[in-house]
Amino acid sequence: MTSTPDLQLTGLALVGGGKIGEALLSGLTRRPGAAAGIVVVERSADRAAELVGTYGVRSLDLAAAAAACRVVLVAVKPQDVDALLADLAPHVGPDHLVVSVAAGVPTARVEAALPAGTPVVRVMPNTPALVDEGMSVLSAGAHATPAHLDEAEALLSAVGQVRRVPEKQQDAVTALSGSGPAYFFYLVEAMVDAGILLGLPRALAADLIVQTALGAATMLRDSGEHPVQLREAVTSPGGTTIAAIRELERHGVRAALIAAIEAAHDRSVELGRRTG
Ligand SMILES: NC(=O)C1=CN([C@@H]2O[C@H](COP(=O)(O)OP(=O)(O)OC[C@H]3O[C@@H](n4cnc5c(N)ncnc54)[C@H](OP(=O)(O)O)[C@@H]3O)[C@@H](O)[C@H]2O)C=CC1
Ligand SMILES: O=C(O)[C@@H]1CCC=N1
Repeated sequence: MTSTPDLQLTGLALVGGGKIGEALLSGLTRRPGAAAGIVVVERSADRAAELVGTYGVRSLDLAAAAAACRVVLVAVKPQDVDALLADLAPHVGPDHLVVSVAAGVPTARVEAALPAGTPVVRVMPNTPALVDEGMSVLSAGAHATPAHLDEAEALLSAVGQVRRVPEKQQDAVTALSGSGPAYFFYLVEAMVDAGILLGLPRALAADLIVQTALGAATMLRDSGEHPVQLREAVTSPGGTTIAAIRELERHGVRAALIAAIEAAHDRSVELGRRTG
């Protein structure tokens, strides 16, 4: 029987310490002793200093980080990926593992920019990694073995749930769980606004909606019931909820959500095309 290898804590280079980079860093450094094995590479010296100060990691330049670390996690914007890979290529090879979280960017594009045989794993994480409730979805590139996938899974499972999919599903995954937290935050904003319209203090409206979101998410996860059953249990005959549902249907909210997620998918595909 094979066991999932634990992350080699002496060797993770995070390239790009922005929003998702920090979410991952924050989760990973909660493991006792982990920070000592993590290096950040950031374009901005001020940002690097901030991450070093907050998380106790080290900051190095790209060449030194790739020399010190076997796993290189690329977390720069898709528009910056080609330039970054060109800089990274002289410093990595088949003994490294390159993990890319860049939306839309296929593993084939990453592999083509790196020395032949360099293992690449594509990952779509999300920002709830900040609170260890992330959803990360992995796909192997052409040179990534099951052991490389296990290694990437061990890394990401420190910050939440992990699933594996064929790479052709990654643009849809990006539209659902990668961008997904933003849709929920947007709904919460709108629902709090409704509370304000109805005369509630903002802080009270926010408390009511956040707890309601948490309760609903917990029921979705733990009850084993379909969302339709859960919604029907709230919808009393002749009551308040059905009055609201009728307005959601009248305004095409279901169709708007489907169209929004389809647009996110299409943008992921577009970002995946070579820009340079
Ligand atoms: N935000 C999210 O929820 C998620 C994002 N992603 C993916 O993660 C990647 C990063 O997204 P996000 O964190 O939102 O973006 P950010 O712009 O917040 O972070 C990217 C960081 O990388 C830095 N950077 C750019 N080029 C280099 C370089 N050559 N060397 C070192 N650092 C560099 C940027 O610096 P500067 O600011 O100077 O440009 C910035 O600090 C994207 O590819 C995105 O598709 C995936 C899942 C979820
Ligand atoms: O908005 C974006 O492009 C990134 C990818 C998924 C979430 N944020």
